[in-house]
Amino acid sequence: MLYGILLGCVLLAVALVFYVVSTFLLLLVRQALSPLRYLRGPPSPSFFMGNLREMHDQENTNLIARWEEQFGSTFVYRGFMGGARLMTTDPAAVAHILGRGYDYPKPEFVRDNLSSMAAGEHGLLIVEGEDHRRQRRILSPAFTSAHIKSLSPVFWQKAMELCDIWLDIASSSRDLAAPTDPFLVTPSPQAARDDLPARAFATTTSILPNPFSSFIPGKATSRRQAKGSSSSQYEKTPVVSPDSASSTRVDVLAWLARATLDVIGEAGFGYQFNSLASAAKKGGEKGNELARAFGVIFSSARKFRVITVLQAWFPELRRYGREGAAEREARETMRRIGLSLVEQRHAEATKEQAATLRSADAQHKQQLASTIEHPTDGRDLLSVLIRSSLSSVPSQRLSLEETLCQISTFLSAGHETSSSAMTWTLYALARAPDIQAQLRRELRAIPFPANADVPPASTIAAVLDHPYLDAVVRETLRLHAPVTLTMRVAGVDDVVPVARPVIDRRGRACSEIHVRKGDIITVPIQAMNKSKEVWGEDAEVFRPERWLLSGEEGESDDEGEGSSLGREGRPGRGQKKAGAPGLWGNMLTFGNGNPLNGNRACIGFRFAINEIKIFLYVLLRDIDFSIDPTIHIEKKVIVVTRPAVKTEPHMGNQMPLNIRRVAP
Ligand code: HEM
Repeated sequence: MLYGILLGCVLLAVALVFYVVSTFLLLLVRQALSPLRYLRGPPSPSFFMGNLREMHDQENTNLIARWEEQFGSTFVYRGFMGGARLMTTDPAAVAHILGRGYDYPKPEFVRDNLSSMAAGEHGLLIVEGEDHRRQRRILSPAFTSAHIKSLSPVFWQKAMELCDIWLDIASSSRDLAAPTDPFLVTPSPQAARDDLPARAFATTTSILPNPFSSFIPGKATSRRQAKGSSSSQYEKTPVVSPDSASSTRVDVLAWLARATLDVIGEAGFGYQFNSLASAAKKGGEKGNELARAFGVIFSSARKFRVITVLQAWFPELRRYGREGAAEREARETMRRIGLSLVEQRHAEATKEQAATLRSADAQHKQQLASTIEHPTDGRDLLSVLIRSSLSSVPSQRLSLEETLCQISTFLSAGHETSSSAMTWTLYALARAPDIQAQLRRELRAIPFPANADVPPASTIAAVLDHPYLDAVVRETLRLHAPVTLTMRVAGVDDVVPVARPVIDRRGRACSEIHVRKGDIITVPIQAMNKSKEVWGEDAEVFRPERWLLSGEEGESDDEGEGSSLGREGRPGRGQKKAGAPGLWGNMLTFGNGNPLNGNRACIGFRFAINEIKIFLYVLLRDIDFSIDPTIHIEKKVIVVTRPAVKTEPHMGNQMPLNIRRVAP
């Protein structure tokens, strides 16, 4: 009997060792046979982590540009356990890869991490192939230009709320310069310091983002000008605001994270997080149940675990749970609230559909609309996509699981990207007071509505179409792309065209590169946005005027669903030379795609742009932003690029700016 058990254990151990060794060997063999082996690239400083630690700091060290200088536009770097990854900034190669989204899906380990981070495995961000095509078609009506414009009142009201809070802080120096954590899952300042090595390590993985990390406290103290270190390297000449002595320091990242959470909750699925309001109350509140649940999931996804690295190589390990009781409870909460939101919206949509079938009478429809009780009156993204799904043929509709996953998808894809974008915009303006003053002058020329709660359509139109505001937003999103890079895996053996010849290890110049099914590819969005070949010698300089050029150089580019593809070779506004294949403004900030073969470009780009513009209009009218020139802001890349103060790593992500009320 004992002998039998022992023999069983031994056999099991042997089988396990055999599985691990053979999987690993197969992967090594696959890699050794991949055509990528002919490409040049940087040496790998670590077998386990490859070049990933350097990648984490890429924005502070100009890493990709330095690699490009050494190895050209297309080269190979190393991921976990020496895995070769293709990196290319070649415009033809990038257009080819992103334009064939279904032949080049997201790698499984990326999808797995995004999905464990609360995006949900059946959401638009994660699904591939026909499921993706079907979901994208159903979700599209929620993201049209007209529909997103109809959500402007939500952006407006949240911008006004934040503006009032900041003005209050500026005038009274209330102890709210950085809000406390609404999720109750974050460490105390001391714990944050103790946890430093683990957190620093976690951030090196580049696949474990925590979109809620900007809520990490330890910065919840009101601070007058604190002295930091040397100037940031993004703009070479630091600028002192003449009145900075009379201003109050706030962590704009933490506040904007709350504002964008409130926005996506309300505009995305008619849910009120009220996270701005709860933070503005002195002493704060416990925070909202759903926000806390998301906080738990994001925090746990962000923790570094050896198993996460192993899962990249051994997919079978992904089956094994890594959830504790807190995570399980959080998922149950998310599901319970999500189900109730979906059921409510579904019931409203069904009622509406039945009534429309009974009578096309406009008055009747109007009566119905007035019975809808949630804040966006049925205009939130979830309501629209449920209606769109119901009007599709049954086989094409979204399942309940798919619908539920869109809620967490909106949260994970649309919350921190927007707050990061707005944070970097305020940072860029704080460092360029002349540009900030000009923008304020121009925005103040747009009449401010007497009833500030309800913006008239004319004000919204004037803000959204304002040329200088548009130029500032484009220029910030070019220089500070919230998503630094994206990854794909070759789903087929393929030949990728390149615009710039690649010199391989054998010294041969190649006009195309071969990839083998399974090869991992990285597209460095931010590096392409700053390419000197495309944007000229001043590519690194914040110069909104480049978007206002007239004549051929300033030819306008029209953006829209997949319209970007095929625009290669055509100069867009602000672009010196052709070559950056992107959805918006010929830059890659919102990715790129092709409706025919996989449009994985950002479906929420209009949402984000309108939100940013309306917030800037409201905030800049009354508030001046400046930054202590001795503070050195660094960029930390974990999918979304977040700011941190170099001398205050224990404080996590933050963006300390000085705010001051400007005279009317
Ligand atoms: C400044 C803000 C934003 C930036 C920079 C941004 C950037 C991106 C990028 C680069 C992608 C493509 C990722 C890839 O190809 O791997 C993407 C996809 C996506 N984004 Fe955004 N995004 C922003 C805001 C939003 C918002 C507000 C929403 C929703 C309300 C949203 C929803 C999505 C979704 C659902 C996808 C997946 C699309 C698909 O695969 O078909 N994003 N975003």
